[in-house]
Amino acid sequence: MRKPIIAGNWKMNKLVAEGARFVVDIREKVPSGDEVDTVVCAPFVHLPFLTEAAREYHVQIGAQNMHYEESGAFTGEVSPQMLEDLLVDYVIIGHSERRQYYNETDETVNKKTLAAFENNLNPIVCVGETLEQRDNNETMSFVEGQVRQALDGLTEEQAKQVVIAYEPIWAIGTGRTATSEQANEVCAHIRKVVKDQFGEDVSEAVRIQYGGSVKPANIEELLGMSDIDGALVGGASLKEEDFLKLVEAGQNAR
Ligand SMILES: O=C(CO)COP(=O)(O)O
Repeated sequence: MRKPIIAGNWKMNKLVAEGARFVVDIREKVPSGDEVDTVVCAPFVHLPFLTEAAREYHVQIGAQNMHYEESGAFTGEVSPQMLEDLLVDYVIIGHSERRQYYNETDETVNKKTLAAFENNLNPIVCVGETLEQRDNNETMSFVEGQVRQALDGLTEEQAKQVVIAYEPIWAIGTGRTATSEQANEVCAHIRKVVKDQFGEDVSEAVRIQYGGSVKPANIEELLGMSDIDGALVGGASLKEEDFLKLVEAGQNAR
């Protein structure tokens, strides 16, 4: 049985004091990590305090991006080693906003995914199609290509541990959620791609999240689907009350 994973992606929101208050307020209310993985992915400047505040609690802390090199002349970048040094648990890789605005490619996504494992970070690898691709019936082939390239070169153990987030771009921040059937159909296809690439053991273990306008009102139905193991949540992860409801839905999902 795959453990549900609920991850908030704050994107470029919250000042440090606001982020700190959020985690301090929720940390005692978050259920045991045996039942559900609860992750807060915050901007870099929050990470030193948040990893400290979350220690001894069941909140895990994630970054939203990183470079794939360990160090060097890359002005403005943050390395996997730096995240590991802060005891960060997760890192989002290849979010569609980074692919769209910051030249993230399937190649850099692959390098970052490999680098995450070299530095004891759990990657959350994002994939998903545009509305145009969906309308042209290219969703399955496009997402398949993204998954294959992202996971290329991983060992079976690493592939089991990776989290894949299926986030259709047209459903992000638009209030327009994919129906649970639409979301599940693509998540099931992703699992099949992973099976072709790594075998059934891996595909049955790998966790696949849905992301795109997830909120307390729709999460239960999404988590009830056969191939959706969690959610990557933007807007609704910014409010403590809503985020805790999402985590509770995760706790009750299996
Ligand atoms: O991009 C997302 C999470 O990474 C989804 O954002 P929203 O939940 O705001 O649609």
